[in-house]
Amino acid sequence: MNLSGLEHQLVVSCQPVSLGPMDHPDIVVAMAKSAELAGAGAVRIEGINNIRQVARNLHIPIIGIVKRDLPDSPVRISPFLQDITDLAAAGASIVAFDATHRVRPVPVEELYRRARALKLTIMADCATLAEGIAAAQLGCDLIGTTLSGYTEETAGQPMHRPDLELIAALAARGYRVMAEGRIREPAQAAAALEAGAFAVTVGSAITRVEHITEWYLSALAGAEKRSKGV
Ligand SMILES: CC(=O)N[C@H](C=O)[C@@H](O)[C@H](O)[C@H](O)COP(=O)(O)O
Repeated sequence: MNLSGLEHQLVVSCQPVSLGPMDHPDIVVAMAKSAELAGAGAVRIEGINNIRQVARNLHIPIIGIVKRDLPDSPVRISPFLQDITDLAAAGASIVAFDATHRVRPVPVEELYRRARALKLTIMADCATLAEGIAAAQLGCDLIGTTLSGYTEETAGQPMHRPDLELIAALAARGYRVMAEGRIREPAQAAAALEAGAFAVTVGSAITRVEHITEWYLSALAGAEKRSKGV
């Protein structure tokens, strides 16, 4: 896939809260279609059936992932070779997989080879600079900051703003960086581009009603506490 069309674009991740009231393919398609009509350059979709339905209804590229909860590894995003094959068959032109240096069922190199064999564009979901460098050296097309803040090594960071330092450090090496994760406001998406990101992915702040509602509730609770002087 020619990635030039994705440069400086907004990617909307349409992943409802798992098992929540919006976790239904029709709703994922509606969210994705709305994002497309509003000007998104691509969508990020989880789950084979969701991807199949979205591919039937949209014209923009799909970044496909499968999420799994494994008993013996913290890796969740597209951990198996079969996931890569299934994502391609379902209609994803870009596949993303966890490229962190954690215990995993299948080495990153093997996932990469499978995706290459299937002529997919490859996005590596990383948490650190070292992981991003390794993924870029392997040949991954897009280096995502997706997992910064979500691994043991990167835990404890503020979760309401993106890891601009990581974005800038990866971009400075000349990689195509997908700024993803913890972007809560339009100004933060703009700051990610200014830090050198190739494109920006936003999920929760656009498509997870539960999370957005919680953010507002906690802001209101904070205001109430302050007004009572506690
Ligand atoms: C850590 C992890 O599993 N991230 C997932 C990856 O697909 C999604 O749950 C996120 O919503 C996505 O990365 C977008 O990030 P944010 O929702 O912060 O805009």
